[in-house]
Amino acid sequence: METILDKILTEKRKEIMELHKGKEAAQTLDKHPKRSFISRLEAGDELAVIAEFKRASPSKGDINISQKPEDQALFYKKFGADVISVLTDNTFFKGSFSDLTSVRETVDLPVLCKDFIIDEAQIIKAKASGANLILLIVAAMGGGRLKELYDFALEQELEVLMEVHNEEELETALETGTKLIGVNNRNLKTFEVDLEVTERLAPAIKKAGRFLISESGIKTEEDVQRVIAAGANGILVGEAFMTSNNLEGLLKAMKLPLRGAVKQ
Ligand SMILES: O=C(O)c1ccccc1NCC(=O)[C@H](O)[C@H](O)COP(=O)(O)O
Repeated sequence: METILDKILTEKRKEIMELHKGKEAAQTLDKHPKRSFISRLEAGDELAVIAEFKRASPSKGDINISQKPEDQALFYKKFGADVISVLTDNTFFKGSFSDLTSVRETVDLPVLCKDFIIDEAQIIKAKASGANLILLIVAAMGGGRLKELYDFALEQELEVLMEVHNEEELETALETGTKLIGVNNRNLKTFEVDLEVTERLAPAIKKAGRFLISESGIKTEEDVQRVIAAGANGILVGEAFMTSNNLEGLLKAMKLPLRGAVKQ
């Protein structure tokens, strides 16, 4: 049966054909200076928070359709976020690359391009739009291609958050040498969310000396305590921040010290 990830990737292949026709992205490659998330993680004794601008999603439909990216970015910066993630996919998430550029031009935090990247042209587009980091999803491609795109991103001076959901994907991710592993608690095939995925994969990530970002389904301070106890260095939160009527209270409550947790 065709999964949502299959459907998204089919759409991405069409977008990539269009990107290959354009030249605009490549010309602006060097426009943006580097903002490093990895340096923040290396220095930090506090959990790093990646706050996501997420209008809609396949699992939830519309989440917060009226919010402007620049307003949300200012709130995220003011309330202590370390990175802002922007969903740039339009078909399934109602996002855009201009959302990413707006965020990049509004605040001085590193910006993550959250998309379904399977081609160099998308990486060039992300960089040209102002991204400092990109997401690479292991489930979206084979190991060889993943390594090619990882190396290409580093050549463009982009940092890479490599996303996994199970042990096999984690093994593939570790082989690329990536410093940042995102454990997605959401199964992209069934939409089931379970923080136990972070707990299960954390020991191997810590043993390999990589930074662990727990992604998806994190809504409360208790959820954050749970992933810190597992060894997370950071969290990625979308829906809970986009729908909160007390964003300041929620984000600040999630900025917990790493305490006894092993940092790396
Ligand atoms: O969110 C979805 O429904 C989704 C479906 C299919 C592929 C990816 C999807 N989400 C992307 C993400 O990884 C999340 O936006 C991100 O981790 C934040 O999750 P949450 O805090 O649960 O909004």
